[in-house]
Amino acid sequence: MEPSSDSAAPKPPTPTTAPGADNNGPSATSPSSKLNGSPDNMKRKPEDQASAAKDPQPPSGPASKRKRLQERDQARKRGGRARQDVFFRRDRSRSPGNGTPQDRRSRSPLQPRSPSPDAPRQRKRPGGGARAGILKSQAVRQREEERERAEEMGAAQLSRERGVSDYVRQHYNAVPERGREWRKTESKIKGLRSFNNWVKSTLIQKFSPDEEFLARFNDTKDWADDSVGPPPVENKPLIVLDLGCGKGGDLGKWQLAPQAVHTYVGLDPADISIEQARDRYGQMRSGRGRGRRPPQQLFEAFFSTKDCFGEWLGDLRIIQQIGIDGNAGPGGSIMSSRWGGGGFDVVTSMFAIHYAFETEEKTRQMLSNVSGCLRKGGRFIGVCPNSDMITSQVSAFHEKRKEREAAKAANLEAPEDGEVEEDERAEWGNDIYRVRFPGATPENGVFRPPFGWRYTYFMREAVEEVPEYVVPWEAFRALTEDYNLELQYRKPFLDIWEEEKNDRELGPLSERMGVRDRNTGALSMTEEEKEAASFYHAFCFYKV
Ligand SMILES: C[S@@+](CC[C@H](N)C(=O)[O-])C[C@H]1O[C@@H](n2cnc3c(N)ncnc32)[C@H](O)[C@@H]1O
Repeated sequence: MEPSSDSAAPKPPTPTTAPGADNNGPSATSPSSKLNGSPDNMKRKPEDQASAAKDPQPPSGPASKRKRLQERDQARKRGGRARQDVFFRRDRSRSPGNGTPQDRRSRSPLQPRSPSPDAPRQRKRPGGGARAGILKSQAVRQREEERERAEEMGAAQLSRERGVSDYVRQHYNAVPERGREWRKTESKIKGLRSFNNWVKSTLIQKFSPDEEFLARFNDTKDWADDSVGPPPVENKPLIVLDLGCGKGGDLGKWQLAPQAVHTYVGLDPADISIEQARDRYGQMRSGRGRGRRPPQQLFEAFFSTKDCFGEWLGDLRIIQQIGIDGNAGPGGSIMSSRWGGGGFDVVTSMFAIHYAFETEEKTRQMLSNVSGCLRKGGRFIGVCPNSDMITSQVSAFHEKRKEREAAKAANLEAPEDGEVEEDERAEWGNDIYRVRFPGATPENGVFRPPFGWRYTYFMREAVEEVPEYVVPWEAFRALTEDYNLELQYRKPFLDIWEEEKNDRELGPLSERMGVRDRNTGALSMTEEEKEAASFYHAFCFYKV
């Protein structure tokens, strides 16, 4: 987890419009009217939620080249069938969490064993046939009992999983929103908060722009100059999906993205956090937030309560409208991998994907959601605990444990009366953060199979012993290949600092965000905060 705060405030915008956010998105005027470029140049245009609720049709805006080609191809194949078919086809899912309520309904209870009084009397037939019948019915009963036992065990597992998810949701709902001023001045971990935010901004700055934008601006970096405003290429703004958006702490960072954002969709299972994210967006909209672009250029935002790792996202209207490919993942169709499926340019998940690693099913569901939502060439960016760090801590713990045991054995020390041998568990940390494994851990620190390795995480002021799961990096990377996601970048937090601190834009940004001491140029973090920061790494995958 991560303690969050706002990013730097380059220029407060002038309030010119004041539409608030409604339940599922802004009640503002048409999204396209807020853009720099002509609305006709828009690649995709999600409908506004209210009208979408009335009208189940696919988005009516101009389709992307990819989508147009896909539709043309479909139309050719079917002799010009309606476009709606294409839309619904794309929305189909093979995902494990996509069962309809009917699919998930438990099977009907067993038939009563004794026949009803109305049933015709069965003839008694002693001998082979009857015995075979009895044996058969015993076998059937046994199979049914086995099935019932399996169902019960499945239900118990489900309830354990639900227990953890509910706990996590309640925890994040209960974290107070203390305001920017407090986070910047009073917080005991303000250095770490600012640093984490700078890393997230760095990822957004480096990897959110698309190839075309980078090709045009890579050499000049004109876009980074606050005074000149957004460049003309913004007639192709980004569509962004944030999985585990929390209280909307990254909205300001997205407003500062080099390539403007057109639509931001924030999802999180914590309903109170989602309310707070909506409020935050409402403040930005009314001009009380901060950002390089004035509020009339603020992106459209939609927020929804959603478990993004346990459930398929294709049942959310806004996701359907922007585009999700139900065929992404292992065995997906050639068409799907060719045209890339989804409608989002960027999927981001900051400090959240470790919750998916509870089970393989959830991890795969998360990856189907990510890959299904991304267009070809889209980016999946995020930060999470670094399993290399966990591996080295766990193996160091076992080394020390073995040394102690060897010393004990050498001294032939028998436990004294009343002395209890402690069941040792791996744990480490300092005053501001702590990781504790409640169960046994692998001696070499290599987590196999890669799912379900639970630990609890404590972070001062932010997280109270919340259950999280190890994300064994190599296993994760191997799995992403099944979903057409190709690793482009992976770096531990402190290495990102070393690499980017003198960058023309990211260096000064770190000063504005209070990450670097303006006089000495050193990181404004205590040693303990640095240690806590080193628990994380950042990544970027491309959808290929
Ligand atoms: C440490 S917070 C990070 C919030 C935000 N991304 C940020 O960086 O400030 C972790 C977030 O993950 C969310 N989360 C936990 N389980 C999730 C799930 N199954 N799907 C989506 N988000 C989840 C939590 O509710 C919480 O908001």
